[in-house]
Amino acid sequence: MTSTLTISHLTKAFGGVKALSDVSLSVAPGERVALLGHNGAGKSTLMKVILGLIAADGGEISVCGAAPGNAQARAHVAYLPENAAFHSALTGLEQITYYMRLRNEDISGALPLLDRVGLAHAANRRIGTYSKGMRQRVGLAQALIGHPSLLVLDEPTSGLDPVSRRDFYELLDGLAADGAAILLSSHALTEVEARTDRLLILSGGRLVAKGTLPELRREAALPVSMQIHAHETHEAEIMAALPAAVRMNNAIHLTCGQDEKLTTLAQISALQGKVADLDVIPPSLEDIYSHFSRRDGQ
Ligand SMILES: Nc1ncnc2c1ncn2[C@@H]1O[C@H](COP(=O)(O)OP(=O)(O)OP(=O)(O)O)[C@@H](O)[C@H]1O
Repeated sequence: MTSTLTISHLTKAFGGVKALSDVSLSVAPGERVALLGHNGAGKSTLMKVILGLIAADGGEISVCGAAPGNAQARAHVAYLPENAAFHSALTGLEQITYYMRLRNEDISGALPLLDRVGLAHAANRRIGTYSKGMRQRVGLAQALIGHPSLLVLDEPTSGLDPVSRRDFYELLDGLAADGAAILLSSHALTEVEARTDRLLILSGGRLVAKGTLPELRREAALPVSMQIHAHETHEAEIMAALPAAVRMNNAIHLTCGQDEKLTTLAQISALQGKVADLDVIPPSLEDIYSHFSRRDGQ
């Protein structure tokens, strides 16, 4: 499938600071891709280059088949900044109507658009009275004008409560199902783990990891933790059979490499009857993220 966004060997420096170094990635129609990275990793710079707000120093970039920032690309790309600012004296409906006029869209679509982001009930209230979550929805409604093929969202859920976050991702799921490509930056790892298809990790301007969570998990090859609960009288026997095990918080803990997982499980299975319960705890996205970021010296 032709990608909506294709970036090859992108570089960008500000004076002596290399904000992006040799970054290559693509986002396909219907894909939800999360862009992760520490503060200063280069996420905003990458977004600004995609939007055509700043020019890259080198590399190639295709946005919906066009150069970033040209009329064709702009017609197909939507952007939601982290802190979208609106005129506080306008109502939600007035603000969206105004943006639709600017884009030569039929303004009768303004109310349905606000309805789509769950704001129809507040359409005639001033934005100054909206909560942060409601303002973020106005931002999303603004981004959806003109059925964009690519959505670039800068930390779209920061400051939203858990229910608003869930609603927001449900909306994104619907857009992706309709074929929109979505690139969103976030510091909320658990949330992107559950709600996106692929992860990109930027560190010091370089793309240090890209793939699905299982792919990154395999590549990182981090140790697996196991927690064993012994039947009352058998704890000592289990500890003796598993020399690497330690006792912590009323349970027996064991850590092993990915390649030793099956052997270790076989050892535990051999203790059947003595083991009351077993939990296998894979490395979390936080562990994986730290692994790739640290590997890059961040
Ligand atoms: N206009 C600029 N002039 C000089 N340096 C800049 C400029 N814009 C970004 N930088 C530098 O480029 C690097 C990448 O910054 P960028 O804003 O892209 O990071 P980020 O990943 O978006 O960070 P955050 O999570 O804090 O938003 C940083 O070292 C930053 O200081």
